[in-house]
Amino acid sequence: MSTQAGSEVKVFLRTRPTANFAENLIEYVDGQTVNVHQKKDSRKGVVNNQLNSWSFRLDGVLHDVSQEEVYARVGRGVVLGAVEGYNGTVMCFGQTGAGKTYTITGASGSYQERGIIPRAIQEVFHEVDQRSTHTFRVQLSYLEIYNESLVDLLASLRGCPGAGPGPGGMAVVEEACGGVSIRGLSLHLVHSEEEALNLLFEGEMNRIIGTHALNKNSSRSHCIFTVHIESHSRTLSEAKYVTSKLNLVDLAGSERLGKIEPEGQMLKEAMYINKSLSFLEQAILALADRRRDHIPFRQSKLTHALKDSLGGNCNTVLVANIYGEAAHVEETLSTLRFASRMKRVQTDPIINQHTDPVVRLLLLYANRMETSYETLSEAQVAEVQSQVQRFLEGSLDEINVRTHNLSYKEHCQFVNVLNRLQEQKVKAQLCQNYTLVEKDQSTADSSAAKVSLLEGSSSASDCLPSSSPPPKADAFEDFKAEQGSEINRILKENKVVLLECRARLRELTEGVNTTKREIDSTSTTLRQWKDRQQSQGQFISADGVPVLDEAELSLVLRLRDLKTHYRQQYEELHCIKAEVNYCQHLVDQCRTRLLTEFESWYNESFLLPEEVQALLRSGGTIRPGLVPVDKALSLVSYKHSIRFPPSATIFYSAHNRTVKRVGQHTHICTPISPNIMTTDR
Ligand SMILES: Nc1ncnc2c1ncn2[C@@H]1O[C@H](COP(=O)(O)OP(=O)(O)OP(=O)(O)O)[C@@H](O)[C@H]1O
Repeated sequence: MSTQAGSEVKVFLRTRPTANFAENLIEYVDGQTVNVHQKKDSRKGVVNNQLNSWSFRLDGVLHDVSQEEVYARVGRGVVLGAVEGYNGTVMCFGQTGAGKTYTITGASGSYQERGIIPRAIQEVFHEVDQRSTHTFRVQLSYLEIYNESLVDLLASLRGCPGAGPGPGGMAVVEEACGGVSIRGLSLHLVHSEEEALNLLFEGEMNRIIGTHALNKNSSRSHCIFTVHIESHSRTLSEAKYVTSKLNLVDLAGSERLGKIEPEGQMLKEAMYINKSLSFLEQAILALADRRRDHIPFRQSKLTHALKDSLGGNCNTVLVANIYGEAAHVEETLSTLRFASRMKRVQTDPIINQHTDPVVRLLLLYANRMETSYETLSEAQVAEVQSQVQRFLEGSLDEINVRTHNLSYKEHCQFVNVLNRLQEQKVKAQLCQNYTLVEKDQSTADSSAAKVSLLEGSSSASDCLPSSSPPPKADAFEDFKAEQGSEINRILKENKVVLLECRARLRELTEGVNTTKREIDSTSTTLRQWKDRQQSQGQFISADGVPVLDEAELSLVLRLRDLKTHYRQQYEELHCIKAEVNYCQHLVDQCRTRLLTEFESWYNESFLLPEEVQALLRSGGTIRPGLVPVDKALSLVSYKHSIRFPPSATIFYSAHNRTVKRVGQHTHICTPISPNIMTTDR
């Protein structure tokens, strides 16, 4: 099993550009050292003009650098490692508005300013194309953790309409190998960079953002975009294959409550954010202390979900984002303290290598037949595959591929394979309860990869309540009748208005069609009348002017009225269509809000550890949450002056498709002819 030399988590500092950078307080020494000076607090009775100073040593300082350079220094190594089979994590941490989302995702809609995720996607598919000796399977998932609720940002793309995360809802579950996975989170198989970008933009549209004093598009949640990579050798007899998980994490911004005094929903969100970040700090402190053997991962959804991504078997890189103005020096200090703790965490990545039981079985079978794997006939391969398939489906109790007279060594191998398949069978049965968006089931092993055999043990966590929560369907009915009654009432009202609008749209469409038919028939009659007149000769007045007869005149006037009426009706139709779209949008927003609120309420009422519940109690009763503001509305102004490289077309076409699909009235960007290449690939 290959390993990369164990080392510490890599930590970089990145600054948000500002004209008021506090040069006298923040000092970059040699590209790796940051000195921070802070005035002593006069309220604490200390002389005001004295300074406290701290020095932090990091792996790099990214001040005034392009997105491309950030990716090259922070992301590329981790991404290439993931293609090789090493787990990787890139995580952005810092105060609200410091540039975490800009770093990890980039400025939506701008190719030049795209962040680490789109660049990582591009790199992965570039590598897949280059490595012709292997076949790759790339899957994506996009998880949001909002107020201690797990949200699938790609749920709108689930394969089967109406399929939810299953009766148990979404949960972090521990895997037999020590890793974690998210039960109920949809996994999407992608075959190209563009398909992957489509999913990224789709997820971005669904993120919960709010307006904050320091950031008008502030992420109010933690988001984890994961690229799952599996690679098999094209050599048929090679039973070994590798898998890896690349987590790209945008943490919600830490903030001092006293500074901006949020209230209502904002306060509740801030409390959840700060609490989960403080649990993250506790986990990091424990990880950095080599004498500790218990790491409190299960204290929050965030730490639990990141259990296998914060060091250990993972190449981990942290970007500490700061907003280097004097007013934020305290936040800068606390970000740097977090960063230097994180830097002490050990990593010990290994290539995640597995053995494909089907190939193993085929090798054994070939041995028994005294032939080689490569010379097995199609019928022989099909026989083994069919047995495995039926065994996994449960219609065959035993696998028997001519395994009589096995040597002791072969017998051990056979038992191993059977155990592995039995494990898969159990997992596959569990999987049936959950949605797994799998279009391609060609690799039997990966079909069941997301559900832990230790599922039972996760509920035995010492932090989780012991009594089992009520079924979600029942709880949802209760919620709609009580805490969620107001938003449910609004949803119902909006639905009624939507239905009325749709009825008016139908009526008007019929009216427009009737008028159009009348126009056509009147035009025909008028044309026929004119033809007849022409054949009979036109009647001319005494002054020599052609005279219309009364019937013809009435037809002309009728046609004019009909056309005026048609125009009016058409305009009205246009308005009512916009109205229907708007109402539909509101209904969708209400529905999302009802569900988000329900998830928060359900978690708070039944799933949260008692200590967290106690903390939230002071935050007051449940209030309707923020309607997810569509990030498309905040899409940046596009830089039409820039000319793009060909790869930008993929980026823009994925972006535009998502925006159009969601039906936003937003500025859609169009790539300009790719004449001049930038330095980006
Ligand atoms: N390096 C940078 N270059 C240009 N603009 C930046 C940079 N960093 C941040 N910004 C801008 O600053 C604003 C805030 O950045 P961003 O939304 O990424 O912050 P954040 O840390 O994710 O905040 P929050 O925690 O509130 O979500 C955005 O308008 C972003 O475009």
